[in-house]
Amino acid sequence: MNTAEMFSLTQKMEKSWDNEFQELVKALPKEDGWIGSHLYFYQGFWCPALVLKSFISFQKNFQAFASDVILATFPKCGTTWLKALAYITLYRSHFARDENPLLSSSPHQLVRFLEYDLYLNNPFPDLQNACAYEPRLFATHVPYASLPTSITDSNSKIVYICRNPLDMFISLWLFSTKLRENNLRPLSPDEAFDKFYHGIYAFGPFFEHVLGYWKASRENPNKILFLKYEDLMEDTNSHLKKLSMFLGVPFTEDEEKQGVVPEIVKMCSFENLKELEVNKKGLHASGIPNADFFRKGEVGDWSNHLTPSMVERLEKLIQEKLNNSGLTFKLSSKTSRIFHPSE
Ligand SMILES: Nc1ncnc2c1ncn2[C@@H]1O[C@H](COP(=O)(O)OS(=O)(=O)O)[C@@H](OP(=O)(O)O)[C@H]1O
Repeated sequence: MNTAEMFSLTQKMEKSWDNEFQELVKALPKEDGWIGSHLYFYQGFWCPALVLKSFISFQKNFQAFASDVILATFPKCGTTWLKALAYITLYRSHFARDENPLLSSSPHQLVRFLEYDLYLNNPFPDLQNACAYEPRLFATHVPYASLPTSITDSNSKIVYICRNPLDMFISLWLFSTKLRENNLRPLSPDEAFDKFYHGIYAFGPFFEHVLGYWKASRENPNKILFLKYEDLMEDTNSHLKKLSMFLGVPFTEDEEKQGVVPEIVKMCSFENLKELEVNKKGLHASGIPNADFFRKGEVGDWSNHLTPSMVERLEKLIQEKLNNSGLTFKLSSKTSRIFHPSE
């Protein structure tokens, strides 16, 4: 086949995929999104219209390498933080300590999202050049059950982070309020709560997402490292060491003596990243200002926003959803209050 024939075949295939996609979208349950465009219910989760097509391309076309590392997260649960920590830890041998890439690039530029970035306008992106070093490191918000089988069936590693749903809800609500399209009336706290309660938000429902990765990590702890924002906040040093071991790049005795661990922790801290020029300006590939990924970075901020009845309803929901799963969440750092579903 010559180049012109190849080009024409590719165009035909793209057109047929476009038509197929339009037919699929027509048949999907649809809800208003929190920021502007719609959410479509597909494969058991609410997928933002912006990334539905790119998610499907990622799911169909991504070929994992056994050495790949995938950072999988629920939105607003610590993605930006995990990207910074994993990137610096995994690749630290490639750059001098005073030439840290976080000084010149946002964590989202360094570790690129598959559905929100690489596959956004391209069903076959150049993945090799998307990562500066080996092994490849990518990020996704896609639920475990919808990951490409080449990820779940290969030896590639997954690091997952989640967060207590009360803080996650507040983070999502304030983030969406900031970015909500000007022509739409603001989403009231009650409306947002109602949508949240019913699992209608990007990649929701939260509990199905979290439990999917939780169960998979318990079945295969060497493949999936399951982290929680609150634990990381409480003791970042020891979790960073755990992460480094999981990634196969443990800190050496020399590195420990030289204070490399607390140095990385400080570099990736909320206070440090938020103040870096690179994170105060510029836009992410999805159009979101880099600065909007940094708000307060605390555990327990929900107590400044939620009414007692909202808290009561969410606590009951957690109890119902996490019952017998073995998964618990800390709701506050001040009182060390831990929510056990059996309480
Ligand atoms: N370095 C660091 N350390 C601790 N916390 C951090 C850090 N960077 C971002 N954040 C806080 O994480 C919340 C954003 O979550 P995500 O990064 O998962 O957002 S996103 O899914 O990528 O949109 C959001 O939480 P809230 O402050 O509660 O809204 C961010 O402020």
